[in-house]
Amino acid sequence: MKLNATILYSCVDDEKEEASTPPSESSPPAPASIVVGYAFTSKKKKSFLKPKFIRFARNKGIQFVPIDLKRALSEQGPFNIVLHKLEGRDWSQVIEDYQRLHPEVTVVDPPEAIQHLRNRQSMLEVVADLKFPESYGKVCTPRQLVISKNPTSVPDEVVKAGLSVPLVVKPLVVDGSVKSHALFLAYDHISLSELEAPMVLQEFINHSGVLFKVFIVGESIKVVRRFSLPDLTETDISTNSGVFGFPRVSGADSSADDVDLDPAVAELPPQPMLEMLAKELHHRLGLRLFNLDIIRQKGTKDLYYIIDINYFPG
Ligand SMILES: Nc1ncnc2c1ncn2[C@@H]1O[C@H](COP(=O)(O)OP(=O)(O)OP(=O)(O)O)[C@@H](O)[C@H]1O
Ligand SMILES: O=P(O)(O)O[C@H]1[C@H](OP(=O)(O)O)[C@@H](OP(=O)(O)O)[C@@H](O)[C@@H](O)[C@@H]1OP(=O)(O)O
Ligand SMILES: [Mg+2]
Ligand SMILES: [Mg+2]
Repeated sequence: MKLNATILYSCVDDEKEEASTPPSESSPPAPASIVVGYAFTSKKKKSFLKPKFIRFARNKGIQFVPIDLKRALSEQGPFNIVLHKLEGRDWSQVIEDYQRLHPEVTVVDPPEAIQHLRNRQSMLEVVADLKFPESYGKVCTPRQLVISKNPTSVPDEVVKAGLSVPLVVKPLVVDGSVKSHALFLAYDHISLSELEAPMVLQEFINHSGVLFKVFIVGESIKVVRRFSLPDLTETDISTNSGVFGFPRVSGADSSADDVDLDPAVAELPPQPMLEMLAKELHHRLGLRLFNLDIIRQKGTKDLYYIIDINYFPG
């Protein structure tokens, strides 16, 4: 089954509505031509299955049915599509067994492919291998070093890897937990020993404080602007020391789409480049629902970095 741009739907006004609308799963079932069984964390259920979206889908003949995790999946349904965002090996096994038994059901997406994005090293490796014409703009990933064990030797490893501060420090594993989104900025090598491995140390790229979120559904694309970390000046770098945790930035509440920005900063990455990225990564990752976080290096017109890839984002 082909996923298309119909799903690239906006729920901008849902917060208000959510408070006054009863959960739609308790509404009487409507005749549906497509039944989507879903298994989400409670966080995902809240952010994705908003009443307005459920109504929108129902009007298109699409019904969302919760999967009961306590019962065998094969005894539930029948489903046309299974949509899932849950952690753990047991769940992956359930999905793989189900797909084997029910090849007629579209499972979005295969656990093995999702696993690729649960590690900040493997998620960017696939980008590093991409080759396409530079006329589209140059796309790279920031240089980064993986620290897998506890890190007394980090300062040496950083020097050996040719990395220099400031560095963005990110937990290696991305498992949906708050901890996996706890990021730090490190202004000196020595303080890096205080942080908890496994982690990646990534070069900081000045990008004028704006990030492009490229949402990919199959081969459809939607790109939005979000505020991001501000540029670091030479003075910041020479006067600061230590490591600083920074709060979640570039979330859904940080839209920079309707803001008066310098046009050179606001300009979206070229559409042919995004189309090529979406197509290539969709195939290489074997995933249909993901997003790329892309920044453009400050002062350049076409030097882009992919800094993060998220499975089944908001
Ligand atoms: N290499 C970098 N250079 C400059 N800024 C960066 C870099 N990496 C991350 N950032 C900033 O930190 C923010 C969070 O980084 P990242 O997207 O990797 O974290 P995350 O926890 O995976 O976030 P998400 O909520 O998108 O999953 C980015 O939105 C950007 O503002
Ligand atoms: O909850 P939101 O709608 O903010 O979605 C966020 C999503 O959380 P959810 O999948 O649990 O909902 C996050 O997933 P985990 O890494 O934590 O698994 C990650 O993909 C963020 O980039 C998404 O934020 P976005 O930047 O796309 O808005
Ligand atoms: Mg991100
Ligand atoms: Mg992420």
